[in-house]
Amino acid sequence: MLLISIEGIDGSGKTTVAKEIVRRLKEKGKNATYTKEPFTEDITGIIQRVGWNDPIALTLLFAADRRIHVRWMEEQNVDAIITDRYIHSTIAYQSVMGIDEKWIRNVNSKFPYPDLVILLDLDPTIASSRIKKGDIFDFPEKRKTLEKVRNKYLELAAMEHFLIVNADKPFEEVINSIMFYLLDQIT
Ligand SMILES: Nc1ncnc2c1ncn2[C@@H]1O[C@H](COP(=O)(O)OP(=O)(O)OP(=O)(O)O)[C@@H](O)[C@H]1O
Ligand SMILES: Cc1cn([C@H]2C[C@H](O)[C@@H](COP(=O)(O)O)O2)c(=O)[nH]c1=O
Repeated sequence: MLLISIEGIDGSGKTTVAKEIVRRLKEKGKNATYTKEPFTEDITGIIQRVGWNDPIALTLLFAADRRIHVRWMEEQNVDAIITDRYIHSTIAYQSVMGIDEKWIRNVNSKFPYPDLVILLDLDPTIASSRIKKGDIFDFPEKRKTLEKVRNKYLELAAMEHFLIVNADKPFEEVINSIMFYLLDQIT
């Protein structure tokens, strides 16, 4: 089973892209499933109540949520799991909040590393204009950090060989470039 994570700042198009990848893989006869983080309703509710000012609590809450998510993923009998956010979301967002990257990696060290990370790279001003109204995680203090989060993602992408996709392109172009790469890897 392939574990593919879709990463990027808020509003970069992850959910739309992840769901379309699943649809196109299924069209090609592959058994694929969409999932997302945060995964559990309970921990999502706690994160909402904690807010965006306690990065230690956020790191641990996202990791607890991930443990439950990983157990669920291990039960899936599919060719590919496409997850809308995973470990690199914690590394990017919580390190920018001041948490030591080594500690974040330690806390997440028991979780499987993704086979492929796709980074949807987008300017935060454009991304912010795409964020849906009523997004439960749309904390103003987080919006201010998105430029730094983007740069952290780009740093990780260079170090860990992510597939970087320019998310400013029309959607068809974005998805076609991903599928071109993916189908070559999967078949
Ligand atoms: N390449 C694109 N060009 C223009 N609009 C796009 C593109 N990709 C996605 N969108 C639109 O941008 C909006 C945000 O997309 P989406 O919800 O998939 O982003 P996201 O990264 O999952 O956001 P969040 O992190 O806030 O959950 C949606 O209305 C979607 O249709
Ligand atoms: C998994 C994870 C998420 N976050 C942040 C990133 C986003 O701002 C929200 C999730 O909302 P979305 O609509 O799914 O984009 O939470 C984070 O800071 N750390 C994480 O590990």
